[in-house]
Amino acid sequence: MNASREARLADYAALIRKWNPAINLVSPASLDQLEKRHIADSAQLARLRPDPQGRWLDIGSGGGLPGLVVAIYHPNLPVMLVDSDRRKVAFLQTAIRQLGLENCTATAARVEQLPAADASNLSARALAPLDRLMPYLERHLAQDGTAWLMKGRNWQTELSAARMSWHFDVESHPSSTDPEAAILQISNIRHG
Ligand SMILES: C[S@@+](CC[C@H](N)C(=O)[O-])C[C@H]1O[C@@H](n2cnc3c(N)ncnc32)[C@H](O)[C@@H]1O
Repeated sequence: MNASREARLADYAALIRKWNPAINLVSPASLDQLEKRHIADSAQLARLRPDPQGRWLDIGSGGGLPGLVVAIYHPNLPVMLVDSDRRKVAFLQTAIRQLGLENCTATAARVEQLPAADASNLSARALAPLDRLMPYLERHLAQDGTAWLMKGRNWQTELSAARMSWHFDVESHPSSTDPEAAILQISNIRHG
């Protein structure tokens, strides 16, 4: 692994551990598995999209998963993190500054109120069921953009529900951190 990437990932993990007792960035029960579960989970996007172009938008970023990890893997890629919780955004802004991630910004906003982002890539993890995410994708993705949605074990049910109202192309990638979870790669979204 690239040395500055490795150092930044270690510094990021240390910052989450420091702030977590105050603002619950990840569930306390999963803090022991921060690297193996949360960070490795997020790093899968760097493998699935090894050479992203344009702007990357991460919605409901929380402690920066997966968006801040994407920004660490791609230090020349513009990455926008958005979360409605101001305390989490204060954490993200501190992490961005301390890790020296000049490519990354964090904004406190509800995604519904964000101006259309024209993003080439959009990610979300543990934010909302797929049918509630679809309007955000429609609004914030560029016409040829791709969404990367990190979904839990219910992903097939969520997919069927979203298909009742939306048309889109989808590819499901099994998650390497949980064989029953999936990363949904979604593009070409049209209202049904
Ligand atoms: C369950 S947490 C997941 C955080 C992170 N993505 C992760 O995987 O650890 C959901 C996050 O979405 C944020 N959120 C919820 N509704 C939102 C909205 N409408 N707009 C922006 N952020 C929202 C919450 O503040 C919270 O930080």
